[in-house]
Amino acid sequence: MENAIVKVENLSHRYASQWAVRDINFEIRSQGVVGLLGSNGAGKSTTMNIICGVLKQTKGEVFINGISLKDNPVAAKRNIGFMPQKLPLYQDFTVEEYITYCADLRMVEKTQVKKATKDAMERCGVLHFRERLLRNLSGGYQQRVGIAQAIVHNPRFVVLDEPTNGLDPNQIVEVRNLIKEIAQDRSVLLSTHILTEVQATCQEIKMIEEGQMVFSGTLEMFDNYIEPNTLVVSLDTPPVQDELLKLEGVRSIEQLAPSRFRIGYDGDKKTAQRIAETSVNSNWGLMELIIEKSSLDAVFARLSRKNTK
Ligand SMILES: Nc1ncnc2c1ncn2[C@@H]1O[C@H](COP(=O)(O)OP(=O)(O)OP(=O)(O)O)[C@@H](O)[C@H]1O
Repeated sequence: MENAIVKVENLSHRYASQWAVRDINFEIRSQGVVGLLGSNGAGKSTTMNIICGVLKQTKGEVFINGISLKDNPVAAKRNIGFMPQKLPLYQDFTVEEYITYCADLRMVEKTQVKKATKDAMERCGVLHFRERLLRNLSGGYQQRVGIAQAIVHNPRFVVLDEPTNGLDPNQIVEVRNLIKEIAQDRSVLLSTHILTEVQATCQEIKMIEEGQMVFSGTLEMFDNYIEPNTLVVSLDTPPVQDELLKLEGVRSIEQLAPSRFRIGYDGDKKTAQRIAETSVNSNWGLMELIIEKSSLDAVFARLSRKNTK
């Protein structure tokens, strides 16, 4: 992949007697949001912890911006920002004190700390709360501070672990917009269980099950993972159902309304075309033909089972 900021090669990790991650390979491009999906215990946190340099892998290599995390962890970590699921916020710090402290931890040059802190607070919309104690911020603003600490050293790659957990619907929209905004000039890896979150924010998806990669591709590819095999037609003057069933490739008919039908078919595009053509040629008054897609939940369920079969 051109412009890959993260390269993971043959990554495996074993806790005591159990392998949590087995031979994972992937790359992440240098811009946009990538969703990391998987069931509970699939190996997401293990993978993220290794990529962030918090956990040392049993086997394999991770390169951040071309730098080996194993051989050169300090240099590699300069390119990484991390917001863990449980924010390590010191509740008695003000927002500014906390972000300044994080800038120091991230080895921002002394002369640049003030500017970096202000920029991160501004970007994450917490500058007006700079003097407020963290304990007095709402959940949504605490998440913003969590994102600000992850970008204060201007890393090229940011990992966010379930960033909208516990937020109300308005806060969720705001934090998702912030994530998209910060991903305009860097890459963000987002771990989440919420599929609508993936739909709203991610361009790409990686899915792990039982420690192995079961899907890697665009949101559109994920969406189309299960071939459609039902379509809905509205016919102004429908024929008797047997006529529809006689069409080649048609397997079932379900009447949804007097002139609306769900047709189960063999998944072949030609069958859908044939239904449209026959409807027109036979004067059935075709008003609508929609090929039904599987929901993201159905795709997730199919991929989750893939590894356990
Ligand atoms: N410190 C540990 N010691 C032993 N086993 C562990 C440890 N941490 C995780 N595991 C096991 O490794 C596997 C992968 O766990 P991991 O936490 O990476 O999954 P996950 O996809 O992040 O799950 P969740 O969504 O529930 O956080 C699981 O079987 C888990 O029980």
